[in-house]
Amino acid sequence: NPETCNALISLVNILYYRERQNEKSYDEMYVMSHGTNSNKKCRFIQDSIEQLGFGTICEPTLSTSCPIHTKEIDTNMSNSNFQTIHNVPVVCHVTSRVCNHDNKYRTLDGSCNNVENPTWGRAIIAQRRVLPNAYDDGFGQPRTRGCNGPLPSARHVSNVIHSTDSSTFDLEPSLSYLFVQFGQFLAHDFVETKLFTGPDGNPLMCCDQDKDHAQCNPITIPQDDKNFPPGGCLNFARSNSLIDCSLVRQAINSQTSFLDLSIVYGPSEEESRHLRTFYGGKMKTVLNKLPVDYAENTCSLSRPAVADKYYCPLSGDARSNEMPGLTSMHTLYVREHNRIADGLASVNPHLTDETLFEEARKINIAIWQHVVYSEYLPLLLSDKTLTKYKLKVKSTGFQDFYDKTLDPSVSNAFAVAAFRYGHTQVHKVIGMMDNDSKNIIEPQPLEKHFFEPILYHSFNDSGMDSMLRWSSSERCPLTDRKIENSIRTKLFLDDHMNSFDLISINIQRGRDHGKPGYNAFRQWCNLSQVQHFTTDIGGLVDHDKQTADLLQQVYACPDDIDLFTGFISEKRSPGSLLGPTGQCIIASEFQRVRNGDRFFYERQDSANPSTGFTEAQLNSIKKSKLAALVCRNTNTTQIQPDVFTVPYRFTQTLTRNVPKNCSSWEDIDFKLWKQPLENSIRNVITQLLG
Ligand code: HEM
Ligand SMILES: [Ca+2]
Repeated sequence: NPETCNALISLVNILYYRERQNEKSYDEMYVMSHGTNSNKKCRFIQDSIEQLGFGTICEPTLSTSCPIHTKEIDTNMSNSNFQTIHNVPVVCHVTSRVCNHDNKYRTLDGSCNNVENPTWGRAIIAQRRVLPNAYDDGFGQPRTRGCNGPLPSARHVSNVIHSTDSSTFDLEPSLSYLFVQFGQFLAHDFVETKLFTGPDGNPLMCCDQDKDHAQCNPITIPQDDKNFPPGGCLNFARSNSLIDCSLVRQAINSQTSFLDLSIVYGPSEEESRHLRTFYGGKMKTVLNKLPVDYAENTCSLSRPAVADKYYCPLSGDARSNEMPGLTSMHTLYVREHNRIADGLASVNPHLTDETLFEEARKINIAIWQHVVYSEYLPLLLSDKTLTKYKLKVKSTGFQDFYDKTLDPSVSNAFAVAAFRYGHTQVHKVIGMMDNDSKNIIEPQPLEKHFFEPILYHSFNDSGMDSMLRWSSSERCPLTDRKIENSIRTKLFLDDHMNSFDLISINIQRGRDHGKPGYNAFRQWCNLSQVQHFTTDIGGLVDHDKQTADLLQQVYACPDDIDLFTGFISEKRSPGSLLGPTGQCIIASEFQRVRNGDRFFYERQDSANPSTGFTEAQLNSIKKSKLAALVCRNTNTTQIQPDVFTVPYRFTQTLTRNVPKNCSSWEDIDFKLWKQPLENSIRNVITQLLG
């Protein structure tokens, strides 16, 4: 009876609403003193801070009963609600919402994934350290000291080790540019480190009016620089951070560490609300593209004619307009979500918006995780590494590595260095291709398209389809120490010809986070220590002679080598794009984010089976490839099965990876998700009675 059915649906909605209201009141993080020992702790903190010359943190009247501050942390964390040291909030202990562990679905902010440690992996917590910090003062001052005086300027390192002559720029033999675009999107799902801003929320101008700001750490331009004013200064604001119970500064991750498409759905209830239609479980779109960002100007649309016609697209991540290829990746996953929601609704017309949304989200995340582990990782890491870290996906059936003692929160070393490896694969151009493999436009310089969604909006709103096709058929730059000028000298080039160098930012960011150098991480990876700059035993055994000489030219001793520079300049290990240090940090992070994820798609959780899939559903999900996603969500008619390698015409092996007609891909079998109507009604009644 449709009337009864509708009445029940309304009641369920009310229940959901109540549940969410309850949760929300707990969804706060608190600055707290520590348990029974709070007095001692408080005195310790106060004394240490006074010794550091920062003034008093515990108010004198409260020093006998340490103050418990219960102010909510806002996403910028730069407000004045906290006890702060130079604007950095002191966050001793983070509490989470009260978790409902029977919940079938992940929370949006990632909390409650781990039953005993609900904050692990969630958004807005500190990035994890695998090694003690290497701050100059042991607490928070950037690493600037080397073994024999100051470390070299990050820009100097970038110039000597990472510059390239564009005319001889090498390409990967078969890796496609979609691998790079996907890699950036994947990186963002792990981590977002926001920067300190001025009181008005504007970026700090560390080479101008804000040069004395405590959160500035500008980069010195060497005297022989060919691109930036010699002896000048490159802007660099320190990362949004907190100060933990041991008084150590820790960078904050504003996304969830889980591979949960938090960049698509938004890393909080609040952000996700702006992205949903609340109808049919669907996400908002405009002409099948991302919806309009009314709130802030997250893109530039600098050309007046363009500004009238187009808009800045909105996603679950503030960085999605950084380049149109990235915006396209976001759109691909929003389209896939809506397609799944429609597919589910077609077999379950009685389901509410909320259930359709969560079920579609769950399937979308599962497909995403499957593509990451079955298509992306095997091209990045060698077979030996995949086996050592047990990272291989089974082609069918369950696999369970869950370990509740593992904290899946992203590590500093991965975020600030290792997974920035993708910067070496960034191209100097971006192009568009039609269905007959012909370029629609001449490939354009990348620097003209930072924060400009013109290509995305162009060609009758099919710009993204053409960009994805171009990316999957174009080879990407070689994974090595040399970086294209589009990001090494022309990053975010503006009309006044101001720009940045992403590589010196990477190096400076590592120092800003007090991350130890390359040698310390070699030790962590059980690799030999580098004691001299030759490539002989006891030296730079994983580098070639030319690179070792350049490293010696820049650094006073091997311990000074920055992690990014050290690992990206290693020789590749057989079967991998990276050398041993990069592989070690990246493999252990992918292992951790899988083994520490209670909702990982391959799992069968006997304690709570509804968090996973039935075997038939899982096998249907495992048939998905990224090629199929491109096919079913764009106007593409044919594409090669492995979209991360270019089609045969480049590799010249005519039998491999030949483009296939899009109709040959099997879709998810939605019938496997059909819920008997009686069951749904029984559930509602049980809930009402319960
Ligand atoms: C057009 C291409 C790309 C551009 C313009 C770009 C630009 C940037 C910028 C400006 C940052 C922030 C730097 C800072 O202030 O510390 C960043 C961070 C990062 N990038 Fe890229 N990137 C690109 C591609 C990639 C790729 C392909 C990967 C990996 C495969 C990657 C991985 C990362 C990671 C892990 C971070 C740290 C994120 C965070 O903690 O916020 N990027 N990138
Ligand atoms: Ca995430």
